[in-house]
Amino acid sequence: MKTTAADSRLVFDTVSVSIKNKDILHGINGVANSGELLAVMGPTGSGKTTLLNVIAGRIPITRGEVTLNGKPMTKALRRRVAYVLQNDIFLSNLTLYETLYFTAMIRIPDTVAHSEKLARIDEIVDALHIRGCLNTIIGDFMVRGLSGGEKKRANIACELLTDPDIMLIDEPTSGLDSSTAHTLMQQLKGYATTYNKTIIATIHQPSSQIYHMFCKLLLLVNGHTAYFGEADMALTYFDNIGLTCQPNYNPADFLYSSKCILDISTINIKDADREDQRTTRRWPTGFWTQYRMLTWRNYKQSKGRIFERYESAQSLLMAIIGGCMYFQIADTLDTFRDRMGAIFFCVVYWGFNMMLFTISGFPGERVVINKERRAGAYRLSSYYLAKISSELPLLIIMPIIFFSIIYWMSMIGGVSGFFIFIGINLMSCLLIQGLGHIIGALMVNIRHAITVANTIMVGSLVLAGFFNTHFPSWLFWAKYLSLVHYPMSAMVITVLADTDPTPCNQTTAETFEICKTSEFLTGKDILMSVGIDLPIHCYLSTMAILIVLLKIMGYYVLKWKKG
Ligand SMILES: Nc1ncnc2c1ncn2[C@@H]1O[C@H](COP(=O)(O)OP(=O)(O)OP(=O)(O)O)[C@@H](O)[C@H]1O
Repeated sequence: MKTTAADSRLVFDTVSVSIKNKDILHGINGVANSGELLAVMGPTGSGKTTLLNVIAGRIPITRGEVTLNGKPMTKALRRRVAYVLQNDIFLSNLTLYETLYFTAMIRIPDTVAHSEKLARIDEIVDALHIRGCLNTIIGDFMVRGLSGGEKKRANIACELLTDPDIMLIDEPTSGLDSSTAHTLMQQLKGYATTYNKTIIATIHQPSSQIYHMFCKLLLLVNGHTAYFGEADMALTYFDNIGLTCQPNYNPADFLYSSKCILDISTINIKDADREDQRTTRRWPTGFWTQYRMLTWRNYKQSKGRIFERYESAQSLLMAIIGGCMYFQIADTLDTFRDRMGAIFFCVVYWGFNMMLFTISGFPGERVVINKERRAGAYRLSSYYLAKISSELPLLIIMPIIFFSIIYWMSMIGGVSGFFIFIGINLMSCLLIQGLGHIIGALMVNIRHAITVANTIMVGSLVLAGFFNTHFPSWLFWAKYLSLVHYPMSAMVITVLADTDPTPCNQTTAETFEICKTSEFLTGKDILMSVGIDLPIHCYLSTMAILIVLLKIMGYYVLKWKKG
């Protein structure tokens, strides 16, 4: 269950922040003790979120410092801090329960028993009154899911699960009706006092009932401290400087309406009470727990996208159309163009599909991953490995169905060639997926990412050299830059290499150079004529190396582009 936190004292001492030459915070002072609810109030744009970001270590401080029990806030100390952002960031396809389950399993340390983790979910679900929507998906702008208020509580529930000692909450009551807002603040206050936790919440114009729950108040105006101290004493303070709140008037409304001229409070910060004895591990859970839970969640999140009804129907339709177009091709050399056409169709259709699928998965995921990684929830390596492996079975099922339909309808390589055909096509999918991961991770703007991906794909088709009888000799190397060249070459070799030679006078062979000097045309002659001049193992091993290299590069790109 939840632990009672040791006494702590979080101090922000003359904190100033400038971003892009704009001064946002000007020497803010404040203290938040354990067991207290500190409210940060102020008009919009006064710097409330910036202050939370500073405490959470998300933006650098220009001057001043933030300390916990007298020690500067290091990365390790920040692991005791949970930050509930103003925006509710989740993976949309998971239900609320799945989201909480994932968070509990991955962020509550491995030392806590599974049953206790489940009990903690139960307890928080009841405390935040979200049991009724546990099986509702989170949803997004396309698919309706949790309401705004439910999402807000889900967001807080996820952070509460980790049993943090200090909670920073940006606008916990925004979007909630007054009764839900009141209950939520009551629960947060109860959490702080019962478990000796520290809560710092920014809040816009609270009701007077909520206002009286605050232990301390920090009032910001244009990035300056207008008041810091006991919330109950704020009105007395303003009364003393000639700004009097009328009886029965909501103190929060008064504070916003009164001209709280900059008056920087001087706070007497006492020495830190007690040394922090708590050990802070780098990650709450081990690699395998992270890998297992991330694989599970990623599977849940991507399943809907991979087996999307329209896209699956499109793939089946395309496979049948392709199968009809290349139906039962004879195993002779004069059909080589048809067989190359069928192979080309498979490689290109799944090349584009795989690329778009991989890239389009990033925008929704990126913000969630960044949020969780900032909170120190898991290693990048476990996330990346989980992403690759969880998508794998899902990514190959539809392509295998597609390739099987085409193969058996067209019979381009005989019965024995089926598994080789499927294998090479799947390698091609993996190759493109690897590149898609890199582009998706590199480019935040989805339109830019799609443009780059299309350029690479179309460039690969042109450079592959299969549809060009006068390929410039000085550009002979360009085909090796084409992603399409490798799988197509390998497949064309498997379907043509062993075909019986055919007399030159029985085919469209007159177009082949060899027929001017020879009576027979062989599969090898055809391969050479389309630029396939290496043995099959060269193409296959190059693809295998590229797949591994692209996966490794994808990891480093993600690492480099974090945040
Ligand atoms: N990265 C940034 N670059 C430039 N200005 C910024 C940046 N971040 C914040 N600001 C500015 O700093 C000021 C304070 O912003 P902040 O988001 O902290 O205000 P806030 O009090 O939380 O506002 P709200 O109540 O509307 O959420 C605003 O004027 C904002 O435009």
